[in-house]
Amino acid sequence: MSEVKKIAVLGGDGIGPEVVGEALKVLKKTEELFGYKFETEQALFGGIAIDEKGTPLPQETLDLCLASDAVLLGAVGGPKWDSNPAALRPETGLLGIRKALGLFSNIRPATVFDCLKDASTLKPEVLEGTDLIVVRELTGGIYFGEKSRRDTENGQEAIDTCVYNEKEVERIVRQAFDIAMTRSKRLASVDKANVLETSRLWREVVIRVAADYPEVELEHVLVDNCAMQLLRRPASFDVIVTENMFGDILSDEAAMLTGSIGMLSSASLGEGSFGLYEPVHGSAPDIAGQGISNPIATILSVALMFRLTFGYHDAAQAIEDAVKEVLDAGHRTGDIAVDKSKAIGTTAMGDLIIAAMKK
Ligand SMILES: NC(=O)c1ccc[n+]([C@@H]2O[C@H](COP(=O)([O-])OP(=O)(O)OC[C@H]3O[C@@H](n4cnc5c(N)ncnc54)[C@H](O)[C@@H]3O)[C@@H](O)[C@H]2O)c1
Ligand SMILES: CC(C)[C@H](C(=O)O)[C@@H](O)C(=O)O
Ligand SMILES: [Mg+2]
Repeated sequence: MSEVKKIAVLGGDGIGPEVVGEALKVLKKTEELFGYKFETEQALFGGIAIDEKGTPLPQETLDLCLASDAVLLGAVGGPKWDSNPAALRPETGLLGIRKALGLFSNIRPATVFDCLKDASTLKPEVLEGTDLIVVRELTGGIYFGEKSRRDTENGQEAIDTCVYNEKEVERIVRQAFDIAMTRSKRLASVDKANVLETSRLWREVVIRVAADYPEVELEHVLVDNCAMQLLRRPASFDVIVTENMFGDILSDEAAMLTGSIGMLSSASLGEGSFGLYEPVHGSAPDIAGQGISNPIATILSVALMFRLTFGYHDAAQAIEDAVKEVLDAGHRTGDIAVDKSKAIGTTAMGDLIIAAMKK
């Protein structure tokens, strides 16, 4: 009998609960096929928690996460709450949960499925062989620096501060080098060292840490150039490590190499095996409630949870193979369908994937 793994489930807002619902079916199917045991418990987070508890991250939600082995998150936010500054302040909401759980490392793989090349705006020959991971620093930088407003003769002035210390840079950079060692030993460190002091420090730390990884081929890429090179030579990247805001932007760009933001999974990790797993996309208010969202990003996030937190590589492989099988068979949600008239819905895609899962 395998030990029971406790998973905190935070559906959140918009399409969050829909895509998480499909991921829960995958957990159940994994129990049936592999005998692993999961205890899931749902809690309020995001806009729905503001509505019901007056805060996006109620203490009981945080306590549940802290008492769990992993967290499965859908997405949060939407027009109803985006005007409420408490929703996205570092000390609350999404940034608050990342900080409170010490999740400084955000791993966002962008794997191009061969059969989805037609869904990408890039030419198939440019995409050939693209399989990269963005390693994004998640609890520092401009997201968490001091913010303020003041009155000036030119009206209100707003200030965001970008701060990084060597420890914060070194721990994420080491993780990225470690990941590069398990893959093709190529690392691109992305910064804006021609302008930003935080980026100059970042680059110094990367160069220092690189001495411990002589086998890794390292390139430093300025973020604006990286945004362009991702479209010009995506296959030349393997692991990309970068600071919080650059990682946010570059990972959404990388999503389009795969065909859709609905394909991109993510793991947020700290020092131990505990992790929070969520799709890279948001709550997609424009399609919420229609049953047409793509659940694959969330389902692949469960596979990441199995690999990185539980070490259930067999079950992770079963999920990844099932997703590939279903896509190879031509099934598509609207975001990845070339012929939109043949698109299937969220539940149908989830059902096909669990039906394709095998031991
Ligand atoms: N981790 C998170 O919870 C998270 C991440 C990003 C944005 N957000 C929040 O989500 C809200 C909406 O943000 P946005 O519109 O900028 O980004 P978004 O990712 O929610 O949506 C961007 C576009 O991608 C589409 N899309 C996203 N996920 C999809 C899926 N699974 N299947 C099919 N199409 C999908 C949407 O329909 C939309 O057209 C905002 O409140 C934002 O702050 C939350
Ligand atoms: C919603 C927002 C705060 C969040 C971020 O910028 O980290 C999102 O875009 C993400 O990528 O998870
Ligand atoms: Mg983002």
